[in-house]
This record gives sequence, structure tokens and C-alpha cells, in this order.
Amino acid sequence: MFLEKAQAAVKLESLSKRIGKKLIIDNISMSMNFGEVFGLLGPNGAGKTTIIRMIAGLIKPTCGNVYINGVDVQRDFEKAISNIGTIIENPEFYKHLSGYLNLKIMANMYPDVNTDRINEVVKMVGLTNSIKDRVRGYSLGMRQRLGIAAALLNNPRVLVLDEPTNGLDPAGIREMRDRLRELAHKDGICVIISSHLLSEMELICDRFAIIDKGIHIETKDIEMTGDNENLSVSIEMLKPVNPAKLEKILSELGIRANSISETNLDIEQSREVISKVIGQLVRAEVDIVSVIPSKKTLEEYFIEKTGAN
Ligand SMILES: Nc1ncnc2c1ncn2[C@@H]1O[C@H](COP(=O)(O)OP(=O)(O)OP(=O)(O)O)[C@@H](O)[C@H]1O
Repeated sequence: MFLEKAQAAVKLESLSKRIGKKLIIDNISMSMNFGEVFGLLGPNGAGKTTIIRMIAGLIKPTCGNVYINGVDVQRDFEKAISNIGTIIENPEFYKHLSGYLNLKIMANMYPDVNTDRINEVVKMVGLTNSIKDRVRGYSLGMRQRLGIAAALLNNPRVLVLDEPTNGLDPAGIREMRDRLRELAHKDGICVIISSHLLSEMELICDRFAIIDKGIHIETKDIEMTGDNENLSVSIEMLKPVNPAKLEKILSELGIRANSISETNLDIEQSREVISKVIGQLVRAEVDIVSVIPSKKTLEEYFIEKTGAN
């Protein structure tokens, strides 16, 4: 267990892919860990699917290496790939059969997958109550989850999903998010997903890499997409206050607001200064209703980093 934690689940080392004259992936290096949901974020055509296909061993890199749990995919393909469960394209099922029978048929492809394991993966993706129903009656979200169950049959340590939220409604996306986070955080699986739907990725991922035109722009913790040093907050007041009074309080602290009205004050300052402002307002008998931090969205962050419009 200790070894698994120390070892990257997936390591990309100077990875490039050229198709014809086009350099689709340009010298990408990054690592994904066990127990995390890792996102590949980028606009259409950025190269996310190409990276995922190389991780899953479906296409070969032009140069560089992919290691799965320390095993080089090029050198020891079978051993490396035995650690991976993947859904790259929409999985096909026999619609007239139950979810359970579909899994049973797929389980026959593996030597060690028994009924217990089938029941286990069904539970992991939250399909226990409907697994005996025909797939024809499943919602898209349920089919996606059945696909994940199929990808988990062989007990992979790495799960790779290309655009898993595609086409799902908000409830389906929430369900998918909860399942994927549980697989990572509870079962210790490294879950890698790609998407260009930034707001959803912000909710699902622990870390994400921004990819643009085949280039790795940077990797970030989701927690760090908010401004590290300064925090933007909106302070709402119960009763109208003369803005001049508010301005005076701020100027005594040597700061200015982004905007001031009789009932609202927007400031962007360090946590310490924000705390002082709140203290001064309270001492000046300004009744505060709420202080709401406005976190930078992933979308704003992404646009800032890639200059995309
Ligand atoms: N077999 C191929 N032959 C030629 N070009 C290709 C091939 N596969 C991918 N590409 C090109 O490589 C680039 C990256 O494609 P890729 O599908 O990896 O992007 P993506 O980030 O997954 O995009 P999307 O979000 O639209 O799925 C695109 O410009 C695409 O046209």
C-alpha cells in the first residue's frame, strides 16, 4: 500500500504524438496519483483524447513514455494495461438483456472475474437496484455507470474516461461526480477524465492539467484556482449606510473598495485585511448580513491561462 502511494499511478514522460506533419501532442510530462480524480481540460482539438488513447495503449507515442503504476506501456504492454479500465467511446450493450447479464458476458473475457466481483462493481457504481432491469430502459447516466462497472470488472487501479459527463443532465452529472470521487477517495483508484466542460470539472476533479494545442499549460489543484493571495468578497449590509462612512473606514485601513453602494461593499484583499475590515465595520455599528467570497471560476482561470476566447 505504501509503495502504491509513493508510485505515480500514471506517469507521462516527454510524450509527443505526430500524425502526418501535425504535432498533436508536444512534449508533455505529468503524473497522476492513486486516490485522486485528475482532469485533462482543454478546448476541442486540444489533444485530450490523444493523450488518453496513449495512456490506454490504443495508440503509440511518437516519442516519450507512458508508465502505469511504474510499468512502461511500450516495454511491457500487457502488464501495464492490466492496471487500466477505460471507456473511450460510448460502450455498447445488449439492450434487450439486463445490466447484470451484460456484465456477466463481459466478465467472461477475464479469467478471474467471478459473480462476487460483478456484484461488487454494481454496488460501486450504485446500480444495485436496477441491475436486473433491461438496459433498454436505462437512462444515459445509468448506461454510463454500467460502462464504468464494466471497466472496473478487472479490478483496475487506474480508470480512464473520455468525457464521462457528455450528454448527461444535471442530476446525472451529480451522480457521476459522486461515483467517480468515491472510486478515487474511498477505493484509492486513480480516475482520469477529460472534458471541455469546465464548471463540471471544477466539481469533479482534485487536480487538473490544462492542455491547449497539444501543449501542457500547467497542472493545478482545484483548491488553488481561487486567488492565492487575495480574496474577493462581497459584504452585504442590513440597512443602508452612507457610502462616505464606508469609504472612511476603508481609507483608515489604507485600502479602497472595488465597488461601494449603500448596502454592498466589494473588496479584494488579503484574508488579514478582510478580517480587519469586518472588525472595523462591526465597531462602527454597521450591521453585516453576509460576507460572500467570490471564487474565480475555472472558466475564468482557463481563459486567463490560454488566452482562449
Ligand atoms: N488520426 C488522426 N489523424 C489526423 N489528425 C488527428 C487524428 N487524431 C486526432 N487528430 C487531430 O489532433 C488534434 C487533437 O485531437 P483530440 O481528439 O486528441 O482532441 P481533444 O482535445 O480530445 O478534442 P475534443 O474535445 O474535440 O474531443 C485535433 O486537431 C485532431 O484533429
